[in-house]
Amino acid sequence: MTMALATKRTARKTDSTGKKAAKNTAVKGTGAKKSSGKKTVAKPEVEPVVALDAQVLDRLFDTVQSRRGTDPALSHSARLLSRGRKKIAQKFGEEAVECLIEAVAGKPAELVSESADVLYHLIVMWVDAGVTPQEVWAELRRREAMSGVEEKASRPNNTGA
Ligand SMILES: N=c1c2ncn([C@@H]3O[C@H](COP(=O)(O)OP(=O)(O)OP(=O)(O)O)[C@@H](O)[C@H]3O)c2ncn1[C@@H]1O[C@H](COP(=O)(O)O)[C@@H](O)[C@H]1O
Repeated sequence: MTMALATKRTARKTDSTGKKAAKNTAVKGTGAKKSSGKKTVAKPEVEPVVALDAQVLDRLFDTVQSRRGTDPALSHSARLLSRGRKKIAQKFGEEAVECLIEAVAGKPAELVSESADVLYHLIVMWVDAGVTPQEVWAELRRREAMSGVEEKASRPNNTGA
């Protein structure tokens, strides 16, 4: 749980820093001229951090895969993978429940932290099952071409319910 807690702390810190930065930008922004009498929303001066790291899940997958069969005392992933499929699935389920609890509670910073836990445990599950991120990305790309309603209707044995 140590890392989960550390992640939560980081997420909260990032969140509050982010909000501060946004406020400062709004005050400093070039578009906020009083003379016109119109309220102008200032353009943020800082690029969003998320845009910098789109391949983080691929890298995490490679790291977790490289841990398979290594010393469980040195790697949480190795420990989890050595405990077997049921335990891996159980841990994923627990993290998913923690995630939805934060969503329902309306706590965005905690939801960010729990979402990272869910993605990590999902990736451990992929490694165990022999599924690659590329297969999942390909499925997501396939779905980009159709709406969710169309996709549901295209499923075999779809009852329309
Ligand atoms: N993102 C994560 C990550 N998120 C969560 N966790 C671990 O998930 C654990 C969840 O805590 P729990 O108490 O619920 O789980 P547990 O210790 O198995 O407890 P029990 O099942 O025994 O009750 C935390 O202790 C973390 O160590 C993670 N462990 C690793 N990573 C990533 O995986 C990479 C490889 O890690 P290692 O395999 O440890 O080298 C790291 O560099 C990180 O990028």
